[in-house]
Amino acid sequence: LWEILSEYQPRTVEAIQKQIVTHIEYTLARSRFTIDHHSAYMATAYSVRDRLLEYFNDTQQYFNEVFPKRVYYLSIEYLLGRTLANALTSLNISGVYRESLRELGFVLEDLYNQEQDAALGNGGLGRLAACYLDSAAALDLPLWGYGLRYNYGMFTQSIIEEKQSEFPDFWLSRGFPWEIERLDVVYAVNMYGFVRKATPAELEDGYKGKFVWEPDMEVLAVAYDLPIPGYKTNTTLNLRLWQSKPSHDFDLMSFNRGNYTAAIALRQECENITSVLYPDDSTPQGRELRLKQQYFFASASLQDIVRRYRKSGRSLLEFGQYNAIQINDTHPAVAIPELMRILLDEEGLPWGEAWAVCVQTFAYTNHTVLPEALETWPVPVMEKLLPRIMQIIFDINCTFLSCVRKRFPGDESRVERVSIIAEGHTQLVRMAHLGIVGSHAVNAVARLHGEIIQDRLFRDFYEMFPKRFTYVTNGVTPRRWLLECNPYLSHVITDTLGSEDWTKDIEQLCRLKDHATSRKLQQQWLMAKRLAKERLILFLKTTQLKDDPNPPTLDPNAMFVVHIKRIHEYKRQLMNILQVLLRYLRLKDYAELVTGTESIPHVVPRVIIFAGKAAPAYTRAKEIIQLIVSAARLINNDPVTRNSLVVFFVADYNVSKAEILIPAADISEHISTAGMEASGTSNMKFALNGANIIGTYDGANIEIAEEVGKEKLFMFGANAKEVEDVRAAYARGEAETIPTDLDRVISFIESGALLSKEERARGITGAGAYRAICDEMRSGTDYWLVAHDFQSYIKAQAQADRAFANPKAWTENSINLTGGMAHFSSDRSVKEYADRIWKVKPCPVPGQT
Ligand SMILES: CCc1ccc([C@H](C)CC(=O)N[C@@H]2O[C@H](CO)[C@@H](O)[C@H](O)[C@H]2O)cc1
Repeated sequence: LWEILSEYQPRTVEAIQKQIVTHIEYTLARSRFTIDHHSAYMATAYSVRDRLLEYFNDTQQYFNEVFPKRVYYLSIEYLLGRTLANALTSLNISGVYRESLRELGFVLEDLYNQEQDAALGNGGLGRLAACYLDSAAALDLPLWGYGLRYNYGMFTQSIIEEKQSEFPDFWLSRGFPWEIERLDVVYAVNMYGFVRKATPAELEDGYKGKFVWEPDMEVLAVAYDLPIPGYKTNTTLNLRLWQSKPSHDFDLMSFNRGNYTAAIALRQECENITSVLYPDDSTPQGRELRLKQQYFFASASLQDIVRRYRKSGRSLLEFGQYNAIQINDTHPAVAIPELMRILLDEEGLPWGEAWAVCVQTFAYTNHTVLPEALETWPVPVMEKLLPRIMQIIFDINCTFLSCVRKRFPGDESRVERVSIIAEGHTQLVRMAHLGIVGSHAVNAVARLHGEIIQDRLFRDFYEMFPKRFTYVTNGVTPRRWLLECNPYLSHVITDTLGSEDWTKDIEQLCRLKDHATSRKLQQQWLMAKRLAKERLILFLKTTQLKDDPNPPTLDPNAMFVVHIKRIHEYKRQLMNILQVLLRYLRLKDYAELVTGTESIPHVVPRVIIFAGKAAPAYTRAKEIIQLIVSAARLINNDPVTRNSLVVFFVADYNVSKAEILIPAADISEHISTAGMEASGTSNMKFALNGANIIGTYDGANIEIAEEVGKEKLFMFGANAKEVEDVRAAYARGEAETIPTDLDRVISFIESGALLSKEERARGITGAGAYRAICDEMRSGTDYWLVAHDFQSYIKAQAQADRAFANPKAWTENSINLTGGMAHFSSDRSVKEYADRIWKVKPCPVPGQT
């Protein structure tokens, strides 16, 4: 078998050029003489895909032969970004492709920019899933991802009249060359209808279950496969995304009944299921379509997994020994009753055995402690859409509660607290409780998060199943988030460490610390940071500033301070922009003292960059964006301060923009109210690129501080325990007087200083759109503790200023930061999942690399 491997495509310039031109002519059907950048990108992508497919087919072939225990990662989001650069790096053929294209008259980097981001996710959760696929492949783990092929990904954000506007993300409009449409991999998914007992006749002719679900609607799930290349290994894994299609025979019937509109409507309803990604990353909209999406991909994925397993001829009672299924937050939790349905109704397993298989198979990761983000579904909604599933959930809950009552006799309030069904006017299904009860492992994504889950959020469950609870601290892939996005720094690291081994064995990075005081390395390091800053400046000039008649000066010597993540009150972008306004007011004060000077002496010039999307229905988050944009407009146009302070809100933040912003940062902001950010992952990406952190004792910031030494970072603010105490005091009505600095800034906003010409023309005065924000700040009991942490935050910012004024010490610190980040590689995280939760071993595919 392996002999055939030899016919892998040669990696020569000629072979590659031939391939590209072949795809131009035969795949894109364009003449080789009119190649524009986009078709050059498409042809190059197809030629790279061909090479991925060689490894892809051999990997799947090998897994079928060896039949190792497999892992299936179920996530409703994958924030993949662009693929070309990553694929070339993983196959280790960027160089020969760059050469091949140069001779054809193209610059590889220009083709990178032709690719649309695959933005099939909102933020942290979706990007983590993408990093974990990359690491699983690099570690040769037999893992597949399952998700949804949305027609429209994360909305495109534009700032119009200083406000966020959302536009559909037509990411497939110019084709997506990386996917393989699998018209031969199709499953029917039931919806609506009713459940009845199986008739003796049905049992006669072999129906195995007691119950039969008569659905009203049958949706087809069609598979689209995305090869996931492993870095410098033969393993190429698969991300299988499902697209919904109407099933033909259904329409025919209603067509034949002459009820065309109904038939069309039904078709539409089917296609709609995978049309768009829900853009919320905290508050679920509770839409039925969202539940349809969750059940649709859970059912298609489980049918596919069970079919593959059954082909091995092994007993279903051993299913959990050969399959580990990770549920990425509660969104795929309906997979638990769905596997029960398949095992009970289609395979005829007794309840007890079926349930044992489920618990052995499933593991659930929680990503947030925000109460509003914990999904619940009204029982009537679940009952109408998924009658058989709702039945099974009731049965699961019944069995579970009888265990609870046995264990804690008479403790009915505990029973009420842990029940999967929340009683009340409308009964609700608590998806997190279902996830915990149906899994053998429940993990948090950072240590503090783990403590909060055990002590507070799921305390009752922890007392029942202590062994199930654990944490696996998040990680990020060093391929995309250092090697690919920061070639400048990567060269310096490789040069200093003497080889590229660090890209595969990240522990090597810590050897950088031995060189942190070397002048040579410090100069190279500074130069690399400068190149990344100039790349960002060029990007801003050619996008954000291109039509600005009088753009602010972007000085690469300034401190680049970056705050990029979803806009949310707990992430406290508000506290940052209020601090920026204070900095502005102080600069104005100072300027008055030293009039007549070009730039204000002894002030560390800052370029402050914000970016992030707000969920469309999240009004306060949108107000915060408007506040940032209006403050930037005022500050950037003030001749007195514009050389010392420049503020940007970079629109339409996504993975590709992060790849430009992160390498250019000198310092990054991770200032969430302690106890609110489960982990954070951009904090890891910044520190990996030598950017410092101003942060609170929250999420993974705490573990980063332990790894690199907290004195190297700028930590401030109340810790999680103190936050609880302060909130308790607020609840007792003990408001605090807000710091004078904050009062000054709020007064400044209330003076109408930020109002735009248009707002003034519309007769808006005073705080205008920021009235509510100002009132909340003045309350002295703001829930996110902006007023409480403001002083220590300002102090930390001042410390950063002082530190930055000493480039030698700052650069040494930066080198030690990168050198201390090995632990936060997603390779380490995924290895922990494999060893402690999935219990799977690497299954490297033999043959040539
Ligand atoms: C139902 C609406 C919804 C959608 C997404 C989510 C996600 C869980 C939100 C999310 O992305 N959480 C982030 O997950 C990251 C990866 O673990 C963490 O690093 C972040 O701290 C966490 O906010 C919650 C609720």
